Amino acid sequence: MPPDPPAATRPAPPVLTVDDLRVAFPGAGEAVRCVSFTLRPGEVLALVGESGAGKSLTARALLGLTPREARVTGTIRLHGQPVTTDDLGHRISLVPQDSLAALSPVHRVGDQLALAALSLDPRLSRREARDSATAALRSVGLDTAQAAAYPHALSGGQRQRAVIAMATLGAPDVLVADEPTTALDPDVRAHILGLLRSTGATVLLVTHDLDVVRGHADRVAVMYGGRIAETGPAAAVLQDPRAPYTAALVGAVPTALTPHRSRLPVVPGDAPAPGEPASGCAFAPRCAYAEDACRTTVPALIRLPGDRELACPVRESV
Ligand SMILES: Nc1ncnc2c1ncn2[C@@H]1O[C@H](COP(=O)(O)OP(=O)(O)OP(=O)(O)O)[C@@H](O)[C@H]1O
Repeated sequence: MPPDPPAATRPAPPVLTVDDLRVAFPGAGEAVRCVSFTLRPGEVLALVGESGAGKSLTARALLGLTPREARVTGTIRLHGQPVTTDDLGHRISLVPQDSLAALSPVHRVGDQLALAALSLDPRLSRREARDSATAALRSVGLDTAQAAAYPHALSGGQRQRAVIAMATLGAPDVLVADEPTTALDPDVRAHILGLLRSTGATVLLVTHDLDVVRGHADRVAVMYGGRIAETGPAAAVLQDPRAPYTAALVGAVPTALTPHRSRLPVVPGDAPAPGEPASGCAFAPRCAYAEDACRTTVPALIRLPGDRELACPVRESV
């Protein structure tokens, strides 16, 4: 056994560890299958993949917010300890997608945050709850006039800042942000994502937008058919994708170098439904690299140099 690295070079222990997470629906099979990943202190991990890949269900499982009929199994640990129902919404907090739906239309923004602070810590006095709300709003650049406004009087970007402030109340260990900026204009989007990052929080960021991954994530986990196909540093994975599905995803997005009117590559076939295929790699039916074994054996996620992981034996040694 090689000796342990010196403490200074040893990576910090993960904040969140997800091990063999599965989400199944009666009669439909598993929509999330054997998903394992870690979140390191202060990092933004982007979960990407096409519609139906299982991103939102994975994120919602961390918050105990999967649909009632879903059967969720696996282990979720915070700082090495299994999460309890008390942790959900407190130590793991949601940044919602739709700020208008997340905020009550009949209460002032500052009042809503003060109430949220009180519900997180009922020992707070009203004044302390209000101070905590004001500080959280100020940290995202909202002033007292905006705190005194009703949600409809704020812009979409200001409202999204308010829900980020709300999610950071009580200094949670992990923020789960499920497509937090899809409803916003592109310039506001970049600002809000920068703000999310500037909170210094450890973030699981669900997105289907590779520009968001490129600009705002430290690491990326690519999902396909409910499983993780590939993980690694965001820049390395986008520049040199190893999983055939990641390569298809990256190739399907135009860049500044894509010639005008050129046709982008399209992957033939459809994404699998939950539980499909019954055996083998879910991407095999659409994969140009698929070999016989790919159709019968589910590929394990293997660690590669450069802090990467890959679930594709065919491309492991490329
Ligand atoms: N209540 C449910 N009953 C049955 N199947 C469901 C249910 N909720 C989600 N699913 C299925 O689980 C799969 C994964 O859904 P999920 O919402 O996690 O996908 P996603 O990757 O987040 O996609 P999108 O980007 O479109 O939100 C989908 O095929 C979806 O149809």
